[in-house]
Amino acid sequence: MASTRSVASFSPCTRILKPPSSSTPSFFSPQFSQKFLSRALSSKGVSLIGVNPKRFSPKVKMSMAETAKSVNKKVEVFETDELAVPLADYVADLSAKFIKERGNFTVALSGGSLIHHLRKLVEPPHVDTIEWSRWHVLWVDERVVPKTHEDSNYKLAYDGFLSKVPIPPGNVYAINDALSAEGAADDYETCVRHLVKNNVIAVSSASGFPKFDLILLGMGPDGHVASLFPGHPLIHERNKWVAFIKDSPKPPPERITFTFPVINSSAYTAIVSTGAGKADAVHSALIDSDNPDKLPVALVSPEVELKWFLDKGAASKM
Ligand SMILES: O=C(O)[C@H](O)[C@@H](O)[C@H](O)[C@H](O)COP(=O)(O)O
Repeated sequence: MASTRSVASFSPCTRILKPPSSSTPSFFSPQFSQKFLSRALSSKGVSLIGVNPKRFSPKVKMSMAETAKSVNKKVEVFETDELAVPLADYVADLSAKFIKERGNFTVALSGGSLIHHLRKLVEPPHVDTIEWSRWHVLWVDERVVPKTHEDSNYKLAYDGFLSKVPIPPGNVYAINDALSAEGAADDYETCVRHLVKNNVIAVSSASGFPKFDLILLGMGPDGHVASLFPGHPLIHERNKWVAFIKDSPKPPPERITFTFPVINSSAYTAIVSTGAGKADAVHSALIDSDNPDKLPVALVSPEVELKWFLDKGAASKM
């Protein structure tokens, strides 16, 4: 394994702390029908890959072209309990690819159930084979609470993932939880700018915004991603890299979030969503996304590939 790149000298981001342990989310797995998938696929000109429509496989793969931007969009549906394995494989493959190409791997995490779905990364074979020393971890969004608070996305990720893998503490960029929402957003943007300046995070030649190797998103039942909520003016932010919100409809109200220009400059993005409570938003995003203002997830458009990891419940209305 290669030596660790030290960023301690230039990163203004808060150093890693060890919060107490937290609990993990729970899940459910309602019924799913191949019929719905087929209907969705035909209505959007999407084709099933390697699947006999008469014999439904829980691991259905489909892909579709996006018109506005040539993003490779893929959707895979799994049994709820099985999704973590292909997700870990996906992350590990991208880690190897970017470490080979660029020497490091920049990942931005969301909160919520995503961290539970990443659980296979901390088990063999991935825990032993990934070059963790080359990882740089940031947050797509964070709640403005102390890092020891149960609502902290940092704490969630630390307890469930980061404390179990040998990523150098200096490569984990938490928000400064001593600041106000405004201050934390500015501080975090400064952190990202330093990482760009020092070639840790790449820059999109298309947009000029930071280009993460991989952004991992969850999605709310209302179609929000990061802390970008339906109908909120922050959806239209075009200049800031990191913004603050004080009226989040999902508690807690004060958060910071990457803006869409940053989210959409990512090379690869995975949206991980499970449960029937997400089915309407998934249907709208993939089948009927005429009003993306009301459905932020429909605006997600990375530069190389958008991959949806769904369970049968989340895919049940397609
Ligand atoms: O901090 C947050 O609240 C998250 O970043 C948020 O965007 C989350 O990813 C979605 O709400 C999905 O959460 P679930 O997967 O738990 O439904």
